[in-house]
Amino acid sequence: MEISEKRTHFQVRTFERILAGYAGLRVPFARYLTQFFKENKQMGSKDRRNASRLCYNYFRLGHAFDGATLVERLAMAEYLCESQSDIVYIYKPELYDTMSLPLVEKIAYLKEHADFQLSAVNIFAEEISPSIALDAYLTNQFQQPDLFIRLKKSSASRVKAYLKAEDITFHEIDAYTLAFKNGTSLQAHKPLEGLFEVQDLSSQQTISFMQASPRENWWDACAASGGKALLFLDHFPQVNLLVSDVRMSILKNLDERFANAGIRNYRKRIIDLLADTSEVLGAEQFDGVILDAPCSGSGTWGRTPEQLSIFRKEQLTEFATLQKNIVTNVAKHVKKGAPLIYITCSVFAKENEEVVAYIEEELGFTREKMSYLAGYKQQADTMFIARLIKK
Ligand SMILES: C[S@@+](CC[C@H](N)C(=O)[O-])C[C@H]1O[C@@H](n2cnc3c(N)ncnc32)[C@H](O)[C@@H]1O
Repeated sequence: MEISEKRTHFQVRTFERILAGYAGLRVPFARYLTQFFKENKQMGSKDRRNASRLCYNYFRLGHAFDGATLVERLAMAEYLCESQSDIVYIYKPELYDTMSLPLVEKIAYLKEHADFQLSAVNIFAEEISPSIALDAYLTNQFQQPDLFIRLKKSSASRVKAYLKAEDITFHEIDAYTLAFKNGTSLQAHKPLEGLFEVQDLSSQQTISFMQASPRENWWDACAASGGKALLFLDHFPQVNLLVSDVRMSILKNLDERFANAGIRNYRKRIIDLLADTSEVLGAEQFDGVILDAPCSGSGTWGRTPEQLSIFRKEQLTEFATLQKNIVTNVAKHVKKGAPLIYITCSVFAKENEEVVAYIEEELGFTREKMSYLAGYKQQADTMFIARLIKK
C-alpha cells in the first residue's frame, strides 16, 4: 500500500490518545483497550488492529530509549517488531532500509548506531535467574508469543484433518501440541468445540514433573480455571483430585471446563492458602501436591508487555514473601516421601530458586529436580518448575 502521511499521523494521534488514557492505570492493558474500543465505536476493525499493534509494539520497548519522545520510541519499537512500517518511513527514515533484517541484526544495528541497550528493555534484568539466557530472553520480548493448543488423544487426528481442510496454518510441536500464529481464531470453528484446550507450550510441559499412580489423592492448591488440573487428569485419570483456589469465580470457570471435558469426579474447595488451611482440610495429607503459585508472571510478559513499564520492584519482594507464606501452609498437607510440585511463570530467581531453597532449608523437603521451561526459545511463555520430596 502507498504510504500516506495523513493516515500515519492519524494513527499516531490515536496511539497517543490511547496511551494517555492508560497512564497511571494498573489494570491489564488488554482490558483497558477493549473498553477504549467500546467507547470509540467509530473505529473500524482495521483501525482497531492498527492501534493495538502500535501500542503492544511500543510496550515491548520496555525502558529502552526512555529519554526519547513518544513518537521516536514508537518508531524504534516498530523497527524492532515489524519488517515494514510507515511510521519508521516517516519518523525514522534512516532506519527504513534495514527493517527487513532479522531481529538480532536489527538489535546489533541499533546498538551500533543508536546507543540501544537490550538490558534497558527489562529494568529488572538483574533479578532474572542466571539459568535464563538473558540476551535470548530479552530479544524474544520483541515478538508476540504463539498460540498453543493441547489436543485430546482421542480426537487429535480429527482436529489436524479439519485444520488442513480449512487451510488453517499450524505447526505441529508433537502429536498432541499445535502452535498457531497469535491472532488465529479457533473459537469460531464449531466442529472443533470441546476437542482442544488452549494451553501454552511450557504449561503443557510441566506434566513431565508429575508422576502419579491410580487411586492416589492429589491436591491442586492454586487451580484457577483448571489448566494444569485438566492436563494432569488427562494423563492420570484414575487419581482422586482436590482442586482449590481462593477465588470462587475462577472455580466456576473450572467447573465449566471440567464439564466440557467430561470430568465429573473431583473435589472442589475454596481455600485461602494464607489462612489456617486446617479449617477446611483438617490434618489431611496428599500423595502429591501441585502448587502453581501466584507470581509476577514475568515469564509471560511477551503477552502482556505493558508489565515491562508498570511492574514495580516492591512487587517482586511482595510476591516472594507471598510464595513462602503459601508454601509453608501447603507443605503440611504433603505426605512423607510424597512430591510437592512448585510452579511459577516467573523468570526471577527470588520467586523460584530462592523459594525452592526456602522449602528445602525450612520445610524439610529434598529437591529432586528443578528447571526453567525456556519458552523464549519456542515463542512460548517461560515457566519454572521444581519437584521436591518431603523428608
Ligand atoms: C498461576 S495461577 C494458577 C493457574 C492454574 N493452575 C492454571 O494452570 O491455569 C495462581 C492462582 O493462585 C490463586 N491464589 C492467589 N492467592 C491465593 C491464596 N492466598 N490462596 C489460594 N489461592 C491463591 C489465584 O487466585 C490464581 O488463580
